[in-house]
Amino acid sequence: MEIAKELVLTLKQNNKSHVGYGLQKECEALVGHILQNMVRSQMPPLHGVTKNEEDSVRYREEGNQHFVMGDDLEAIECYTLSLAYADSDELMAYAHANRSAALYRKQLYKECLIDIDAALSHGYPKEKQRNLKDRGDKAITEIKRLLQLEDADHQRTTKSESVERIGNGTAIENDREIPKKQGAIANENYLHYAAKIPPRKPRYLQEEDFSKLTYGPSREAPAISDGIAISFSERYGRHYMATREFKPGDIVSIEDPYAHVIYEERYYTHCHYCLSRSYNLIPCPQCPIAQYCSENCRKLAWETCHQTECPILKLLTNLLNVDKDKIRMISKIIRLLIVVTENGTRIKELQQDMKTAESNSDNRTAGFTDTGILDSFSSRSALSLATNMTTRPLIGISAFACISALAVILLATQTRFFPKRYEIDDLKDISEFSELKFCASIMFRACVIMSSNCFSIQQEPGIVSGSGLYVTHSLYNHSCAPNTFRHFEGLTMITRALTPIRPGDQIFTSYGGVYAHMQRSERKQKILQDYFLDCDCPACKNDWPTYNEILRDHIGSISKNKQLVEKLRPFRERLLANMYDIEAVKAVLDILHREVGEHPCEEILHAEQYLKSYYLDP
Ligand SMILES: C[S@@+](CC[C@H](N)C(=O)[O-])C[C@H]1O[C@@H](n2cnc3c(N)ncnc32)[C@H](O)[C@@H]1O
Repeated sequence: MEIAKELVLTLKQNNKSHVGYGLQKECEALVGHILQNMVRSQMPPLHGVTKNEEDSVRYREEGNQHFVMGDDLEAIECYTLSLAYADSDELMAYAHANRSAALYRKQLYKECLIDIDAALSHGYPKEKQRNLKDRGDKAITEIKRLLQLEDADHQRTTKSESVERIGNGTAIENDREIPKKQGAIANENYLHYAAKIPPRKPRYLQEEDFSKLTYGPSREAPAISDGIAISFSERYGRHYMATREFKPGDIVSIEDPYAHVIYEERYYTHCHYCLSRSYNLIPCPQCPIAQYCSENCRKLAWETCHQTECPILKLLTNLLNVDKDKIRMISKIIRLLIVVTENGTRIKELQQDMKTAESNSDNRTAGFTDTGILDSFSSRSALSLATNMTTRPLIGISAFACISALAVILLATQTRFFPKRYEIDDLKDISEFSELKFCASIMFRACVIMSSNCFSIQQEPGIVSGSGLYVTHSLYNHSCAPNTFRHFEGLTMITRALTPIRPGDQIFTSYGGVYAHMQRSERKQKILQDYFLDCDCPACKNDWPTYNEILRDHIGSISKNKQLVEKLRPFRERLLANMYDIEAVKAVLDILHREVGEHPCEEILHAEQYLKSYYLDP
């Protein structure tokens, strides 16, 4: 233990750079030492969870109880679990059939039809099919009724078209049947009717090109606007400065995750690949853990990551003496390792690239590619993010080193990630396995990077479904009174100006403690604990009141400022005529900020809330 402590201290002392690069040798020494101790000690027995009849039946019965009580959502989740654990066609057919009943009652007719089709495809017993088909007929009737209602609405405004569009813009002609699935029963073309219900589209997507960066993409970092520059200072580290003006609502950055994972509490409600809410989840054929919203997501997940993760996820669920946070971290770092090494196929190239990256001592451009870009999808850029190595407590660093050593042992002994699948006894002298040591050090770096940089992914209001590493977004610094806010379109994170931003302003996001919703002491403690940052934003320095206090005492209210009220009147009238006139809200915010300045203000808070909820709760 003393040696490990010394290695951690050396790591911290040698850390001259603000970012991760420059410490590869020290990281490998620390993780190599822990790895060596781990492989020589007695590893706990590993028992993976597997599909089995007993659990599948138990979850189905639990689902039935919820169904009887009228708890449809709980029933749907239990039937999804029953399907996940099912180890035969028969059990799968039952799980799909029962889920279709809860879906029907929840008025999710499209999902109901998909499940009926799946139950039949899995050979749902002939003698029980009558009920299922009756339900299918009723769901089709409901869909037809809904489509007629929509059609009537549509005809009122436009002449009806012969082609209808579904979610992603693909068109199906009204009278042409979708080719029948093999084995489906004649006349019950359930999938045809299911496809007629288009996915719900957020309001803002119907009105604007949501993917347009204001001023177009920056040359140095294509995911941010050209009105922003990357800066570096001792006080702020890397951060973003505005070089041009932004108005409230303008898009300042837009990016897909470099790597992302689902949270365990969403395993049976959300797709493990795209993280969207789904009532029709289908399981990985190998494990009871991973569920997908479609065949496409299941296939992509398998090809990109799940074939490696599958045996490990089975074990993690049963790992004794390892708490939930650590298990979550293990799944995150394994995912990052899979992405940076392209599933183990680029380990040598990555080793070489790390050497090139380490030779750049400039903090501002650390992690830039050879073409001079901070790239959302480059391993070099991803591994350059802030580590907070000097400010982290020793115990946290040691814990991360242990997690990384354990993760690499699991990869080496349970998967085909490395060219050879090892027995633990093969690894007794770890110095012979430089690839393992290197991968463990990358996962150690992933721990420190991910704990300081990951964003929660929230596709629906109030529901966090997973966590993602967004390389370019990771350069935003924190403020409890940020001048931007973010929302998600699928996995894509979009950051917009919340206030007017002027050239020379630093652009901030909130890491989770916004002044209006959390008392100063509480949020300061949270930000210090998670990000080693003693926040000194205006809201912290001046102890701004919270939302409730501002509303109760009308703090900063402009209601007595007759001139300003008069100036805002036309926008008020526009909003009374159309509550979704978001351009009016943006104009109000712009005017209020310019007139009121940097103070808490009741009307600003209202307008900001309005703007955010337009995008967050579409
Ligand atoms: C997601 S990174 C932000 C980018 C970071 N500044 C960099 O150099 O890469 C988070 C870390 O940045 C630093 N940071 C964030 N907000 C800050 C602020 N307002 N002032 C100073 N440092 C800040 C803290 O070390 C925090 O843990």
